[in-house]
Amino acid sequence: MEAKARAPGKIILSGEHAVVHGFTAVAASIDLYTYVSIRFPTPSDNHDMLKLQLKDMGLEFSWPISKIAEVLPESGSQSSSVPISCSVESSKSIAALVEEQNIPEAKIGLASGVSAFLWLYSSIQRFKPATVVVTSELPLGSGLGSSAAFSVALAAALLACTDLVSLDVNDQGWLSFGEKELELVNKWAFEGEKIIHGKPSGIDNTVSTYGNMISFRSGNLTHIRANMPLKMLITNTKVGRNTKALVAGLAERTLRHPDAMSFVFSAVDAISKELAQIIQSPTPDDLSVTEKEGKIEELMEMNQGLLQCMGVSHAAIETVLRTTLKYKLASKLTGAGGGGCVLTLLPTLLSGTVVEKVISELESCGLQCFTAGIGGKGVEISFGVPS
Ligand SMILES: Nc1ncnc2c1ncn2[C@@H]1O[C@H](COP(=O)(O)OP(=O)(O)O)[C@@H](O)[C@H]1O
Ligand SMILES: C[C@@](O)(CCOP(=O)(O)O)CC(=O)O
Ligand SMILES: [Mg+2]
Repeated sequence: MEAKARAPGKIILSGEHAVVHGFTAVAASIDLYTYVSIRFPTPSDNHDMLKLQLKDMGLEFSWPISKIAEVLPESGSQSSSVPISCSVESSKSIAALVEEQNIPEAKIGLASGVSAFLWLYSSIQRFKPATVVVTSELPLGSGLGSSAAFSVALAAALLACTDLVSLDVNDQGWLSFGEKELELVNKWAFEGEKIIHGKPSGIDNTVSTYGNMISFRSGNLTHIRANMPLKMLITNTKVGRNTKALVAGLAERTLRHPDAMSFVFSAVDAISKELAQIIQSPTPDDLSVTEKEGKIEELMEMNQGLLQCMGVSHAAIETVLRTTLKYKLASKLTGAGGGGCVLTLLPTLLSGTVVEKVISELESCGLQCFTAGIGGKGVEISFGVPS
């Protein structure tokens, strides 16, 4: 038997970074997924290892399970129904387990993902040999929440193999978790995000777990029911960056200028609340879709200006903003910034020819454009026979 989970990436429509400081943000899932499958060896497989295959990267890591039990004794003594944070002691042991795998220098960013894997695996499945395979449709480190999708899919697949989750293993296709189970997946995924992000707000793992569109503030989510179509062009600047470093840099800026930054964050909070209200308000009784789109564009531009104040924009992001503005289209960075992806609203009445022109101009600058379905389902699980 094999358990396979898939968890979606996300876009942040407004409020990234401010959400880390306790202000409102609005996010939606996208239909690009990270998949995690788990298979426990049969007696004939005859292995006592924990193996992690990162298929897209062509990397495989493995540890004797006895070694994990020896250096992470804490994991064996806790209950998988109560998510706990990785202690300083355990994070040192995990760092040593990761270091001995000699991750190639060019892919060293994966070390935090592998660390999150070791913590979640040993805490939930303890010291059982297994092979875990990961694949992803999301670009890593680009603002589309690959770290959260990884943590959510991992937590879901691991929990699906415990008696804490009661799904019918004979059911075919993708299955949804119950409310209590989703809550547990989300809490464990948050522990994974903490290892990758340092100080996450929790918005990314929450939207990846629950899907759809949410407004999020101080750990609390409110579901948003969109009353209008929303189409975004996503442009990947392909400039690499790391969320943990960007969040830490902004925390320092906030310490240097607490009063100024609190106004910036409050302004973002107001933008997110207005955005949520526009998206949910009835159409056409209230405003026409075109009027709503005009307001959303203005809010996106304002949010982008405030992200510039936070110091998380980048020359490549500015190139996208300038290019799309030539076609009277509004854009903002999404996720941590510093490179990564930019969102451009594609209004419903925009002609296909203009979309083609803007994409071709962006791509001629070496950027990569795509669209994705917004607001689909959150994490799901399937059971099957391994191929
Ligand atoms: N499929 C994956 N396999 C292993 N690690 C992953 C995977 N997806 C994400 N990660 C981890 O998350 C990191 C990227 O997270 P982050 O900097 O938050 O960017 P984002 O979440 O926007 O993609 C990667 O460097 C890696 O450590
Ligand atoms: C910057 C932040 O608001 C979003 C980060 O998203 P991503 O990792 O860049 O996909 C951080 C967070 O909310 O934890
Ligand atoms: Mg992330």
